[in-house]
Amino acid sequence: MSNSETVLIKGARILGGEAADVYVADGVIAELGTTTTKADRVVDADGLVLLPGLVDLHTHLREPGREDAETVLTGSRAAAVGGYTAVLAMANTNPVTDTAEAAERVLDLGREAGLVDVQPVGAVTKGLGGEELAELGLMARSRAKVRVFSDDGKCVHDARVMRRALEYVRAFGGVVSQHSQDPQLAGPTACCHEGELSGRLGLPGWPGVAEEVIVARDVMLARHTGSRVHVAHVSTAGSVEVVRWAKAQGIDVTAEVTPHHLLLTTDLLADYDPTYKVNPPLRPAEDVEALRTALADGTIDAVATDHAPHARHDKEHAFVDAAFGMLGLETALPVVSTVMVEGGLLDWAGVARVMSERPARIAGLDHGDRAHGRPIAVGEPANLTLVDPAAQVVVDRAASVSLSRNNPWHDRKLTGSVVATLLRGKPTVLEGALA
Ligand SMILES: NC(=O)N[C@@H](CC(=O)O)C(=O)O
Ligand SMILES: [Zn+2]
Ligand SMILES: [Zn+2]
Repeated sequence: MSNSETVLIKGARILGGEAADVYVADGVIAELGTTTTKADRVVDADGLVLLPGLVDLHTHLREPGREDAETVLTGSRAAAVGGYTAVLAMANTNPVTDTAEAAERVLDLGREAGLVDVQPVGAVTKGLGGEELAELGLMARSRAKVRVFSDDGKCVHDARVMRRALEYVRAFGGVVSQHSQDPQLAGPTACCHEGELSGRLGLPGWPGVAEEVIVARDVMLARHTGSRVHVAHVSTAGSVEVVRWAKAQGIDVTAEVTPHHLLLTTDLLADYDPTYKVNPPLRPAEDVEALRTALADGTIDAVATDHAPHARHDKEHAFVDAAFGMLGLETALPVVSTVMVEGGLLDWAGVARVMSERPARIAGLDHGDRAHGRPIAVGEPANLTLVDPAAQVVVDRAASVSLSRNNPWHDRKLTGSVVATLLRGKPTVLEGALA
């Protein structure tokens, strides 16, 4: 899908640097610099920052099966409003995305919605059962061209199954995105970070090491198989240490961190508010600090939302009974801007790296990542996100375009907001709202 309307973005700071005009025609960036070309639509971008369209490696869209919590259409709306032009849709739907047909169905629903490229993630094992490999090759060869495989929500805990999956995906340049959580160490009832606070609150917790042992095992399996592993939602300082070590050895490992693990800490659980119940759990400040440092120095490659919408009747329960997960698509850029840019840890080119370029490369998407490393250049597809770096926003969960309301950022003041999003030249968002 491209667009015949021409768009002129006037005076945007490209990746936060020099201001330039960007003229978009036939879905691509046709001119860059100073232009007098007339366009159908002019967007005044004075003081705004232009980024390549954001790419989310980790989104739960809930369709098929839980259309009361989110659909591909409503999730696509949330993604566009959040500045995304591509999202990877996790496989833990009902039915699970474990066949070529299921993957193509998600792809087609995304195309019908037409707001963002929806790229299905394939399950590693049939029905997320953890035992029998799913149709990895058929999914890879399908129209959906699946390259990322994950049992997310569950850990591929059997080392033999993980080994086979890594060997299999290597043949077509695929990657296994692992939800790193040892089921024995975490235990069936655990619902938060194990520590002093969980003891005081009387909540069963699980320790950081339940994540770290799987990350450590998987990087060794990646080394052994010569394959590629991606660590989903890294949440502890120990996991960061393992990834840092593995990268130094030349092991093919990448990692993502969520916006919530970059800012929210476990002490938010003191009021037993299930909005803050998430997997992996919110951790202590030392972990948050280590995650920020690792994202800034490239040990963690990407920010991924783990957007996990839940209907009220699944989330509004006593803490122990509530579903795990929180919304993320609409607030990711403001959180990263507040924590990392205002915090002096990343510049805007760095934000483009962790929210667009690296995620696109990890997923093998021809989207935010170009061989020459210049995603905003003449001739490139006009997947673009325009950001107001100075905007102060107070998040209002009622204003969300998601179907769900489990928003942990409600009432928080954040700096930076998405003003416009273009998908192959077509504005999906203008003036901060769906176009
Ligand atoms: N993050 C969560 O707490 N929940 C996710 C599953 C997952 O990402 O593991 C979900 O599907 O709801
Ligand atoms: Zn997960
Ligand atoms: Zn997830």
